[in-house]
Amino acid sequence: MAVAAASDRLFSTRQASGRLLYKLYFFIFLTGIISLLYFRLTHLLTTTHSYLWLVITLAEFWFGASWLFQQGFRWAPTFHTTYPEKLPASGGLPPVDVLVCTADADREPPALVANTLLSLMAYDYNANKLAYYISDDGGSELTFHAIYQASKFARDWLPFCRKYKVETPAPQVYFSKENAVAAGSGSRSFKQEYDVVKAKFEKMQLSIEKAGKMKKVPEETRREHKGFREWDSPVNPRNHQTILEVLLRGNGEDKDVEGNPMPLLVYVSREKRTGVPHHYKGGALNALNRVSSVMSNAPLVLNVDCDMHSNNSQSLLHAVCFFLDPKESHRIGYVQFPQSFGGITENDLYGNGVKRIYEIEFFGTNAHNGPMYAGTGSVHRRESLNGRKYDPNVPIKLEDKSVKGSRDWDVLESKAKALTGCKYEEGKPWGKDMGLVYGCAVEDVFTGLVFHSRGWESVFCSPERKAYLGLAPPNTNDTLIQHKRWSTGLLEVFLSDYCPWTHGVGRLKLGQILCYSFYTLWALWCLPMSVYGFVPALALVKGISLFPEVSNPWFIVFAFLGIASHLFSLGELMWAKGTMKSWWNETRMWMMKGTSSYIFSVTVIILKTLGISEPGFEITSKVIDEEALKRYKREIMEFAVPSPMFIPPATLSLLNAYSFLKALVTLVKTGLGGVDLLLLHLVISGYVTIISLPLYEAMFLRKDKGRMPTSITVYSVGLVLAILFLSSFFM
Ligand SMILES: O=c1ccn([C@@H]2O[C@H](COP(=O)(O)OP(=O)(O)O[C@H]3O[C@H](CO)[C@@H](O)[C@H](O)[C@H]3O)[C@@H](O)[C@H]2O)c(=O)[nH]1
Ligand SMILES: [Mn+2]
Repeated sequence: MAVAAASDRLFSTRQASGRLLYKLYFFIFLTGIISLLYFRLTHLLTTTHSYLWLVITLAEFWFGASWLFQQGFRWAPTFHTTYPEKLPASGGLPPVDVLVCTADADREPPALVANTLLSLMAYDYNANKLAYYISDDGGSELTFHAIYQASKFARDWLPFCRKYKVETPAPQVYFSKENAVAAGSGSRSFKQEYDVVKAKFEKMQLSIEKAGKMKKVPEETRREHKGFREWDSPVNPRNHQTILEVLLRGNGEDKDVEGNPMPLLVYVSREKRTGVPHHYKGGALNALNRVSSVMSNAPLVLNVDCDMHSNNSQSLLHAVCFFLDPKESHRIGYVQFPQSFGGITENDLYGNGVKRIYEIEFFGTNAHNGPMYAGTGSVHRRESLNGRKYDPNVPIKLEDKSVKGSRDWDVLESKAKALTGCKYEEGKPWGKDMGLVYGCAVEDVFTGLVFHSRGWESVFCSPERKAYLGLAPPNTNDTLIQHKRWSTGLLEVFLSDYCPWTHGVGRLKLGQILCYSFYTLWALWCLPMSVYGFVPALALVKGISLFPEVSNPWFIVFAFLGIASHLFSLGELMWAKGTMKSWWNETRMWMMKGTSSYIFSVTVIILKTLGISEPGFEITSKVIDEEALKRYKREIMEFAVPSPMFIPPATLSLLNAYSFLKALVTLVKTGLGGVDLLLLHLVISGYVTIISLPLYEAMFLRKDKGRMPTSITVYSVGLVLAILFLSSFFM
């Protein structure tokens, strides 16, 4: 093989500077952890409360282990830069099939789906090389209607975007009140066109909104497209025939208002039958994969969730740089863009901006075979998606085997329909050796791990202008439920045949194993977090010390680890342009997830192992009422629903407040002598108490609808009393 000249390269790679300093910090911190465990173990038998001591030691051991896993992200942050200007002209670019998923017209408003679709259709790319497939697991006429309306509006929207290089290419954002810049500037002809396109957009929005309110599509619209006839009799989302409609014919057959070709657009709602497993999103994507293989069969496949619109019309070009690179492209299975979110408040109340993952950690994965597959904003090579293993001896090029020539769309529709039957996959390798892998609530990370185990590399591509902006859960309950799904799914990955500790050895790099260990064992945080939340507080109530006194030299080790880890995580988030308060909020949510989502997910996994129940996919709601939105914008935590997820964190916060205040009162009465013995207990309980202030407010002070439901407060107070009572038997 000829060696590629540096000037031909389409991307370059560099590592972060200052790594020597980081390594120094690493060794000091590691020494700290080892010393702490040494202290714990050597004092285990001499302390009066050995079993409490042991429990705390195990918790600290797991904190230490998690820190070690995190080194996979921290050791060598690695950045890629792409050179799209060096790409061949648009005729030479590879075709791309874009797969979009939606599942529930109530939780995922049709207008949102239309907006996402339009933003993706506006890519700066040769329209003849693009094909769009949307999977609707809700089988909803309202969603179909919205997509139909979008296909009509696209005839104006796409040429407008192309002509004026529109960014953000999502019409809902571009025409929003907040985006006054767009309307205010530009030539007269621009303003004229802007007004025309905006009016058409508003008309489309109105028709989608109206249909949504009436729960019905007007008859005159229904007559415009044969697809609506599928809903002549009601469609049950869990039991229906395949619905598959070509809305825009590609291949230059449908044209926009300026006479340019439009990309192909196909609506698919795969067949569902009661009792036949459909494998949620993984099943939906595999069905789209097959449909696309007969209709366009592009060598690259981008998949995006319906709640994540494109924010950068250039992102496909960035992704293609990796697949066309003359030197390293043959190893790359997929390109992952970060998940970024719109509408996150300044201090990211629920930590859902996930900056730490996508602005810090994922760069670290670039050093060892690349990031996990995050389920949205990822461009896959069709071949790796379809199960091909990477073979270093057969470097493959991106081959264009796409469908060419004129097409009979009716024939293609029926051909594709045959591939979406609910029993089609029976006895076939789909879900195991082909496509997205089934059997786990995070089909994305699982599938990525399987690809990595097959030898493929991935790359994390993070252009300056964010590639996608999504919707994050805007309340406590949805956040905790989402994290329950994630941590459950991740633990399923760890317990699967692809466990990074067994199957991964020899197939994955060490750093990669560390990264996968950190994520897949996320749920186990619940153990050390609950121990640290409950044990020191209970011990404090009894005046039992489980930490070295201040006058003991070992105290320094604890103080150092506690302070350094907090300062480090704060510094990191500030580096990612977070605020001090966002760090504080993130820490609070971390504690709440640790004692809620993760406990629930461990329980779910135990139930699954015992064969009692199977975890599903709880879709996060993408709608918010006006009152709640106001509170969200003011960064007031939303509880509102009597969710069992709130009980453990509420209990924990109350217990710590009680023990902290009780200890303070005792200290005042008996003098400060006790501080020497109990300082670390006071610090821990005080810390939990202060970080829980919004919870106390929600339980006892607030009157609004978002407050903590009284039933949860009552349960939690009851639990605190019970725990205090029970603890007196073993402390
Ligand atoms: O039966 C289903 C369930 C969900 N979805 C779609 O899956 C996507 C993700 O669902 P969402 O409720 O938005 O979950 P999130 O927690 O926001 O999703 C994150 O976590 C998922 C794994 O749990 C990944 O698949 C996603 O890409 C990732 O963004 C949405 O487009 C849904 O329409 C389906 O198509 N079919
Ligand atoms: Mn989502």
